[in-house]
Amino acid sequence: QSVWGYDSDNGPERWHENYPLAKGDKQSPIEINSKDVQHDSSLAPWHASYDPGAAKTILNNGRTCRVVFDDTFDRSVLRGGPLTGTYRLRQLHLHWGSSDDHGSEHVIDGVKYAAELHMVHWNPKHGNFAGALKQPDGVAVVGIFLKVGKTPKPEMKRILEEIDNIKTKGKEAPFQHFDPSILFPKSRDYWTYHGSFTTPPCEECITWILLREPIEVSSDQMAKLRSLSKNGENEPVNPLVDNWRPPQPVKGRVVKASFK
Ligand SMILES: CCN[C@H]1CN(CCOCC)S(=O)(=O)c2sc(S(N)(=O)=O)cc21
Ligand SMILES: [Zn+2]
Repeated sequence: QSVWGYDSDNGPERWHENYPLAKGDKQSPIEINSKDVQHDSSLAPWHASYDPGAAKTILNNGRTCRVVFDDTFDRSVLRGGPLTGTYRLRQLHLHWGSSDDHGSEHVIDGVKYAAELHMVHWNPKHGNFAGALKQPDGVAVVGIFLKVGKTPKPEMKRILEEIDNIKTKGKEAPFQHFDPSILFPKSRDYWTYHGSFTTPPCEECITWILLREPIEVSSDQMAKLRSLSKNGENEPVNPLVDNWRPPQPVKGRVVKASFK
């Protein structure tokens, strides 16, 4: 049993016992209510320029399915939007539910999506990733909502095809020649606010950029994601589902929108 997780004995309500930052004033995720959002006409568009050759491996770490990228130089970068400078893509991963009616971490006007995909970037002006975690402008995460629908996005197939090779915790497989920007929806509209990792250690170092337009996946694709296991090989099967943290107190923070 790992120190923290999503079960009753090690889940989000108890993370603060080992990770005090979990009770901070700028925690993520949050519930976004359109009536409280402030349109900010000064917000610039964001730009991702990713090198497909930077993709390295896909792994099951018992908590999520993660694709890791080469971030040893400015190879795959995010800039613009609310960001100052260039942020390097380090990894992407997902959070999902045990059924299609929930699973996302951020909740939009009461709507929970089936899953939420996070693309994690860090600011190299802070030397290395560990240094960036300690800075309020150290990390930028682009969040994309996954909605179950009739016209699933074919680009998700590449990730889901690999699931069979990483069924259990600790399994890793090569994952190359992949440009994650194919996952972006058509619209570039986004919300942005300052928050934290949605898992321990819960550092408050993240500029969140949440895309308004969800991408569609099929119910079968969601079932594929839910076929991942938390357990290692030859251990009792423990399905990897409901790896999401519930919304945290907004505590006076203002969510800005790039759109009206
Ligand atoms: C399971 C641990 N998840 C963490 C691990 N990392 C952070 C710190 O690591 C220190 C060794 S991370 O940058 O990979 C990252 S991003 C997110 S999220 N859901 O907020 O996008 C959580 C996490
Ligand atoms: Zn995440």
